[in-house]
Amino acid sequence: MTIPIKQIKLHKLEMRLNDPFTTSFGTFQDKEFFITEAIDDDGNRGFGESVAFSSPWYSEETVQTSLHVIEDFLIKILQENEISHPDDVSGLFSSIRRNNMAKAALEGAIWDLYAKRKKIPLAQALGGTKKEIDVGISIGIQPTVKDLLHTIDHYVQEGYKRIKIKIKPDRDIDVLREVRAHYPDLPIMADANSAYTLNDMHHLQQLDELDLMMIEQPLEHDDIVDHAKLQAALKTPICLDESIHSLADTKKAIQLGSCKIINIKIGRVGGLTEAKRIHDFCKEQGITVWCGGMLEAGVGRAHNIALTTLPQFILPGDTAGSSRYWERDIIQPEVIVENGLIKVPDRPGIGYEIDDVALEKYTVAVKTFDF
Ligand SMILES: O=C(O)CCC(=O)c1ccccc1C(=O)O
Ligand SMILES: [Mg+2]
Repeated sequence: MTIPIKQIKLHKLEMRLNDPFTTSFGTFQDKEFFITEAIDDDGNRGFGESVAFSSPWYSEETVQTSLHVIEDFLIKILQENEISHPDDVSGLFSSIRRNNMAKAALEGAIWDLYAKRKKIPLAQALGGTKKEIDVGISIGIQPTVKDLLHTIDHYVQEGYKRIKIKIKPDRDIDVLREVRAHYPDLPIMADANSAYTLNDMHHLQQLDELDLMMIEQPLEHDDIVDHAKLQAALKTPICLDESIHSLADTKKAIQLGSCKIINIKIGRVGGLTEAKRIHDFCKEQGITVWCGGMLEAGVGRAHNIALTTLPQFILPGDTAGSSRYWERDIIQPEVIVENGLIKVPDRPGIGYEIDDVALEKYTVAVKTFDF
């Protein structure tokens, strides 16, 4: 049976994070992005979220490029083809190179619509079984170590059981040493967002004394060769984020020994179907995965929760609660973390209602495409 899409809407939103978020490449607080909405003949509404940022610091995609690709290419493909299952979408989109975040934003709305039409939770539609998921929190680079310890303390009090700390050259080993001294047993990991090169190998080997769960994306955003050399010289597992855009990349990285862990982000890999394929392959190979984050609003967060119910998502993800990011999220209820756990919603689709008043409040433009 085909999914009778009647209309697609692109809602452009502007939201402000409660606190600025600093990575090795800069500070960020204002977020512009799209919520995608796919509406069927019966009036069911499926929602997706575009995770591209305003500028191309994390990957080459931006809000503007994803809008261009969605409007001028991807929607046409959906208008011209029948879709009987959301897994069809990535195949149809394969004639367009990369632009994975644009693809994922549309595919996500179709996955939600599909699950709502079937009256099953998105998690179940994906094959997930967990009723609750473990989550951690990603903490940006803080002005001082004192601020960092204070921030960690706050989130440990809130129940988060795994802490990710952003690092960059000159704000790395010493900082992590102090954190480790204060929290001898806390599961801690570090994310460098590509701030190092292989010339830093000896420096990075000092990580091994800190008992970290992993070091995420230490080297270039597009590298898997140098990462293999670094991994051979490190006891600390390397986790790849920026370098992995597909199942094909995953296979190559694992074959080369570039990493021991993969951070799966739905947007970075072009959608839930590809994310699921990467998950399935890693499960076969015994490679641990976890679900990364892109400072999403509620819709993207709900998609991450659904994906994380798959069994190989062994380690806690970066999907923190709504209140960590937003004064008011765009879903009801908001995502709540208790004791480091999120209860997976059991209602159809993403399992959270869109808070239309909040959506309206943050919306700066809407574009509509009829089918
Ligand atoms: O809390 C989140 O959503 C994840 C935060 C995070 O680490 C991150 C946020 C924006 C872009 C890249 C990254 C990353 O994982 O590298
Ligand atoms: Mg990362």
